Amino acid sequence: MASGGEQKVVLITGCSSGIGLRIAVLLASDEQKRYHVIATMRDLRKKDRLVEAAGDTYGKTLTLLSLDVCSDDSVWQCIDSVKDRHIDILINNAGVGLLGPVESISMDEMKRVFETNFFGTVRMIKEVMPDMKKRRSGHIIVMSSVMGLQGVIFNDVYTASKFAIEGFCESMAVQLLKFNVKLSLIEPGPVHTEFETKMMQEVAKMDYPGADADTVRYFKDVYIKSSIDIFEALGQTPEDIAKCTKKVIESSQPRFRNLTNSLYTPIVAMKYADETGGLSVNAFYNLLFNFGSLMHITMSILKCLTCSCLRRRTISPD
Ligand SMILES: NC(=O)C1=CN([C@@H]2O[C@H](COP(=O)(O)OP(=O)(O)OC[C@H]3O[C@@H](n4cnc5c(N)ncnc54)[C@H](OP(=O)(O)O)[C@@H]3O)[C@@H](O)[C@H]2O)C=CC1
Ligand SMILES: CC1=C(/C=C/C(C)=C/C=C/C(C)=C/C=O)C(C)(C)CCC1
Repeated sequence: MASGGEQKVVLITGCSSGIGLRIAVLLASDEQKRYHVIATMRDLRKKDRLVEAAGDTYGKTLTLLSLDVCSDDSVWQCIDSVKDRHIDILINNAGVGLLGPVESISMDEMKRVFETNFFGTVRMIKEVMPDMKKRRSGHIIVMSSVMGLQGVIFNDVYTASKFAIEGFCESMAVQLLKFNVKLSLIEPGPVHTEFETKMMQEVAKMDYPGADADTVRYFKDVYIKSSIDIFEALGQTPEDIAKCTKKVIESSQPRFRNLTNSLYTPIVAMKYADETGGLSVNAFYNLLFNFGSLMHITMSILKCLTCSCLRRRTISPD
């Protein structure tokens, strides 16, 4: 146990893989043992990877519970099984991606994305926040995305779900400040996790019914190609995002917004520099359709432009 202070109870959603798994392991292995991590996942049969990565911490500073963010019963049962329902830090990480031309995506698939990314997070906050408000303490972390700030072609519905949660949190943060409860958004760019693998597998097996040949070509030959380049050039690791998240938790004055990838500082600046939206839409169009074949070089230039000065505006893992 940490000396001089109580261990903080941290509950994390979506710990079967990727960012959630890494945050759980990083916090549970804190040298000063400042955290008791309740790592949750919707299907406990997927626990092996986490248990292995957790090593000695499993059963000590890390425990495992089942939680599906899309189910009222599951969320209620999980939170109710926590001692005194006391959670100091809630990390809303569970999320799903969705990629492709809107014409070929069913309404049910779109709703599943909102059910998980938006309503799932809202359900968690609704269950945990009242106790935090009563105690006048707590920190809610939400794994948003750069796509919560800027739309990206062919990610229309995923982007919308992250915009929705950004709007929700922007509104909540003001009320929560009155109750001394902190709320922070983490906004990663591309991260190498199963999120990327799952989407690429989907792309390989889909033939996109309902979308015309030109759209499918722009999606597969232009967007997917650029996206692979971007992941290669700028992709962060789940460990990077876990370190950024730990920094936010441990900050005495945590920021509300926390971009983890400096490439997005100019992208976000562009959005606010021109309130008509023309600058962003045209820049994205040109990047993709006019300089797409030069994406490798474009990314190198952007990497260079986003060194040092702009990097200070993001949260770095180191
Ligand atoms: N990877 C990236 O490039 C980026 C990811 N993000 C965000 O980071 C978060 C984590 O994603 P990442 O680690 O990359 O992806 P992964 O696919 O590796 O992890 C997603 C996790 O969410 C879980 N999950 C999905 N649906 C539910 C549900 N209904 N209830 C509980 N858990 C659920 C998955 O569980 P299961 O194994 O059961 O499916 C899995 O554990 C997401 O919110 C994502 O939007 C943000 C920016 C970039
Ligand atoms: C195509 C394209 C882009 C693609 C960005 C990608 C592919 C971002 C992926 C982000 C992820 C996976 C977020 C998850 O939440 C840029 C850089 C905006 C520039 C214009 C062209």
